[in-house]
Amino acid sequence: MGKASAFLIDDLLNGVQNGVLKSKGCETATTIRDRTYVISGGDDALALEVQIFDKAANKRIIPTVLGTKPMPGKGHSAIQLDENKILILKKGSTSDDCIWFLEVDSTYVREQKKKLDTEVVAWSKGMEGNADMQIVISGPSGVGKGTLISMLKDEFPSMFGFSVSHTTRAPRIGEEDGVHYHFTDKNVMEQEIKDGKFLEFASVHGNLYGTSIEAVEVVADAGKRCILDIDVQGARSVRASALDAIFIFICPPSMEELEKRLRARGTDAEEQVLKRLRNAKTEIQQGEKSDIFDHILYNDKLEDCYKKLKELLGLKGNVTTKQKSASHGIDLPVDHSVSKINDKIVITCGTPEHGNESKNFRIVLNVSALKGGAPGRTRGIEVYDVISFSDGLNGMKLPN
Ligand SMILES: Nc1ncnc2c1ncn2[C@@H]1O[C@H](COP(=O)(O)OP(=O)(O)OP(=O)(O)O)[C@@H](O)[C@H]1O
Ligand SMILES: Nc1nc2c(ncn2[C@@H]2O[C@H](COP(=O)(O)O)[C@@H](O)[C@H]2O)c(=O)[nH]1
Repeated sequence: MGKASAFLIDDLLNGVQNGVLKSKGCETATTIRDRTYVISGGDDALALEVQIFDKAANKRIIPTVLGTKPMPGKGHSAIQLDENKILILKKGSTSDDCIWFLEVDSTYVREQKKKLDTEVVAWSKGMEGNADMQIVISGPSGVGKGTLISMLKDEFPSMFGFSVSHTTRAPRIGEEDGVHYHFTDKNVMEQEIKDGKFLEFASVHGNLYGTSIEAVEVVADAGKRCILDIDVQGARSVRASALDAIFIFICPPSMEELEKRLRARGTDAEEQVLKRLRNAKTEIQQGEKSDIFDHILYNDKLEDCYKKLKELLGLKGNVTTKQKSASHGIDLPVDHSVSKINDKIVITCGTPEHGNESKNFRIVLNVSALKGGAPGRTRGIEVYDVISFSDGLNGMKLPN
């Protein structure tokens, strides 16, 4: 809930720089510098489409659209947030699917333009609040990463979630699609990698493995810290990405013990066991020497290693699960207009002149501390409770 304010909404409305942009049917046009971004569709079954009109070049451009597109709703409103992105508010959508960003010139978009040698825009879903630091756990096959992660999830079910990776390897007995992995074909996964859906990917022990951006985001959306169980190559890629994470490498007490564990697990054919043991030597060298990892843990006695892992994650002693502040969400009516006032977005709902007063209210979004962005979520939005103006506009205050 936003606190009472230091300034008046009417003073601010008089000074709006970007103007109020009302949605026109199911099409909006937002001009940033020489370019007008026309976003259309979003009603019935149509996904939102983007076209660019470049005034300087006098041409229409159909860009490559990256990121997950918003699902159809009942239309949308759009307003320029800054030089790099447009804020989209979906009408008649669920409260957790209402705020979206179209990045038109962010760092990610510029990188992708260079890489793909084409015009690019990228969608990112807006989320209230921030995500906690994620956890990357790496180490050779059979060292006990999965065992340690299961222990954490069992002891702290509301605190930790697991990123479900994609892999081209065949499922083992007892492994479920969508639970242990998303089992997929090589050509499908390669196309999804090209489409920018993966945070990282690597060829590991002869198969393709990868963490999709969505796999991490769904865990963060649920208010949990996401644990990624990935190999050293993947950890290196995540280190170079924007994901805020703690990196932990798990080492076996000896190669003999590692071999014993791999064989005792009984999940891999002899050829795979030998391949995993060969790869383990390089992985351990890289893990111990590289600057990827913040911590190295030796998994000799399982209980000792688990205790140390908990200490690293700040779970020593009595842990009280952090109570997440309740998310307000927005239930946006079809009839609304949007204004930007400094770093606040004011959504005016209803028709104050003619309408039923009880329907008239404003929702305020604070967008001063946005984090993340395409190809993942844009977090850090604060939604202030509905401000009713049935008693007149004068004196209405915006939250600080
Ligand atoms: N400290 C330990 N002492 C003895 N056995 C262990 C220990 N930690 C794990 N194990 C056993 O070793 C085997 C391999 O563990 P686990 O499957 O967790 O490894 P992993 O690192 O996740 O492997 P992969 O990378 O192939 O998924 C399992 O049978 C597990 O029960
Ligand atoms: N780079 C990535 N590595 C991954 C991912 N998911 C799992 N892994 C690593 O692969 C090996 C083998 O796993 P297994 O299930 O076949 O035994 C293991 O060491 C994992 O850490 C991923 O998404 N990216």
